[in-house]
Amino acid sequence: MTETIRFLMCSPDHYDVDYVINPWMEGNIHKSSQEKARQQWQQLYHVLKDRALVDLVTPEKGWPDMVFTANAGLVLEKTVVLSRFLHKERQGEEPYFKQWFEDNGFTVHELPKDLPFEGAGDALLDREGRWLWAGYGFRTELDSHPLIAKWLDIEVLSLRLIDERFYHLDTCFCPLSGGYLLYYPDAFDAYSNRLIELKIPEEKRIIVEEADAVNFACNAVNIGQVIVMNKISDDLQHNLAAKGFEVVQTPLTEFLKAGGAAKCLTLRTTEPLIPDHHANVTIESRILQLEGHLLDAGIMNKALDVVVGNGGSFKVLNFTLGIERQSTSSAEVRVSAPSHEVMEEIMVQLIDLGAAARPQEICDVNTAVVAQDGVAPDDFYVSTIYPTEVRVNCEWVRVENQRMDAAIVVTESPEGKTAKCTLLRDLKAGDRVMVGVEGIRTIRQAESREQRNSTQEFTFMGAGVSSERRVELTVEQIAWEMRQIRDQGGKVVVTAGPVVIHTGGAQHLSRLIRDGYVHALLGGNAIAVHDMEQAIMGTSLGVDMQKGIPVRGGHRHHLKIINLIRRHGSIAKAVSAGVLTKGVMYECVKNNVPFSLAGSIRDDGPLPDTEMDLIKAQEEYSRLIQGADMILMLSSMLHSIGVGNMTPAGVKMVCVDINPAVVTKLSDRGSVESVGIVTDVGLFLSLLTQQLDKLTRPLVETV
Ligand SMILES: NC(=O)c1ccc[n+]([C@@H]2O[C@H](COP(=O)([O-])OP(=O)(O)OC[C@H]3O[C@@H](n4cnc5c(N)ncnc54)[C@H](O)[C@@H]3O)[C@@H](O)[C@H]2O)c1
Ligand SMILES: NC(=[NH2+])NCCC[C@H](N)C(=O)O
Repeated sequence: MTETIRFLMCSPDHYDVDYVINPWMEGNIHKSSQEKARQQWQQLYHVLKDRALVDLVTPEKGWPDMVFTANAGLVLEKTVVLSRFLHKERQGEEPYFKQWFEDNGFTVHELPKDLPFEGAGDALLDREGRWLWAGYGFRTELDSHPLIAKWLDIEVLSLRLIDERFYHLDTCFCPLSGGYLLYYPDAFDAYSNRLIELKIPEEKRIIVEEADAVNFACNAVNIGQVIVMNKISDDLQHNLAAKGFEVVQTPLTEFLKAGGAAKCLTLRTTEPLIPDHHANVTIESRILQLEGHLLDAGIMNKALDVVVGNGGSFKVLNFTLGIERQSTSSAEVRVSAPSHEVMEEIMVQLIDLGAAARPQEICDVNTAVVAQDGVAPDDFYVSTIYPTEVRVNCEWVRVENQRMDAAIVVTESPEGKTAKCTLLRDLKAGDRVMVGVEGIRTIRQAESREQRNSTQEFTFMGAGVSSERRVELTVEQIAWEMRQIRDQGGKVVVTAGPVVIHTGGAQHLSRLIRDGYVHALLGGNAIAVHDMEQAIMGTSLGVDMQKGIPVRGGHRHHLKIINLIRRHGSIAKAVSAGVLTKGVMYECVKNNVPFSLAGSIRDDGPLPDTEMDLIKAQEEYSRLIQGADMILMLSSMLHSIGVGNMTPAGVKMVCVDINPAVVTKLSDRGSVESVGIVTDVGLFLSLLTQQLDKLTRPLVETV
């Protein structure tokens, strides 16, 4: 018997499955046999008594899970952090365990009332005493870890549990002597698995398969080279034997019905401590502010989901609810994350939802100086489409040239402070670029309930389940807005692919240009080539547009057209020469609508107007979309995505494509202004011109 090792157990006098607080208890209410449970517990008790000292705490009536003493608290030398149970079903155990610890000379620390921590069920010491592994995700809150680190003066490594069957750390993780670790990796998120792999060398990691894990193989008691557990496979037994461990199996089926086994039924009260240990915890916390229609726009839900979904934890410190329909709410939330890396990931997503640190806490943004032209510092902040402000010298400064995927360059001079979205290639050595996520906020437009409802309608259509009538309704609305934009001197930009021409849309798009609804056209080589092929030869990609059948030798038509335009030097010159007399490109030239054709690797020719220098083409696109009120994206994934990347939030984007995935990708920008329509682009354009005709028709027709 090893005198120095002691365990605390609690006899199962009042044990039963009385309620359901974990998945194992489901369907097992009152299904465990009292008699069998007693026998199994006694057998475990004797196995342990042969190898260590076992103390007993008096079982209390009405607290059936008290038998699981692992959840009494976490002990290190003579200090205990008492459990704060998450579920009320177990909270009544706390005073009894507290009494026992005090009676036995332990110093007891108690966590705040609303900070759950379930003791040694969720906190396991490395068997060499080097650090504490602490679980969170189901029963224990991440925010309890820093307090535990402080009280026990030990390094805490936080692990996030993600499989509810393994709701306590000790159900899937068991540190063993000699630096070994028995564990079930799938119970943890990727970050935690990385942390485990960083700390435990591969030859010391003993991976448990699911079949053993669900038999609670990891819920084992380790005393020196002995491991006491419920029941395991021969493979795992051989594996453990090969590492020098003796496995003692003792049946615990009746306790499995409540979600526990050997380890849960014991609490080691003599935990070793290495002499020069120190509190160390990588958990970071920040206080953030959120404002807007937090409840009815679902922002609060989304924000809290972002925190938890990425492995963080939160506490809502303040919430002021906007009482009127149009008034906004505000909240202050403390966010915690197990590491700086996870915090940054959470912050980037929260910033997109409009969250910001309390201004009084930040005076300056974090910037780093660009060392090499065209290369940003490593952790530069990547901009989004949303209007953004950065804190420079205690003041919020609005970022100019808002677009996604850029760096933010900050300047301060006697003339004032500026912040500007700048593409990587435009960065100059010496520029000050925003790094990290401190002092950045995005301004999310406070959507009204009406706007949100209409977005949902569009999204519904975007999902490809829309009826014809629904498409018509959307087109009606788009026509109405185009009409308004035109009348108010606004700007509509169209991006279009060659499918517009193949589907018979050329005549309609030509009409829109002629009637002043389009103020810039963006596309590639193909739309122009096929439009002019149709205008001059009556075919699009060799298909007769009247009869819908391929024309003999038609596949050469587009090359003849490219050749013809090349001979004239440009599309405009071909128009002047009277060679091109109709179609989309003709209307652009005639109506002074600027167009930009961006080259691609697929291009034949290309046309003299096609810009094959991609950087120049991007600049041209970006110039043409400046000041746009609406962008109509018509069946070109390549050009539409390119344009989407440079467009800030606030510009209405209408994406029309036959493929729902393309529509979703383009219209799912998290902003109200995007509309996705899954339909044939030719049909869409035809409906759109019909609608515009209706809107311009005199109210009373003359007979
Ligand atoms: N001969 C040429 O020079 C030539 C020919 C073809 C393409 N290209 C170039 O290749 C690049 C990519 O071309 P792209 O924009 O055509 O291709 P893309 O794949 O980027 O986009 C085509 C889109 O049209 C959608 N679509 C197909 N049928 C549709 C319909 N009936 N209604 C609505 N949407 C429909 C598709 O789902 C797809 O998203 C462009 O730069 C283009 O100029 C050049
Ligand atoms: N350390 C443990 N895993 N204990 C098991 C506790 C089982 C108990 N029914 C609960 O859900 O709380």
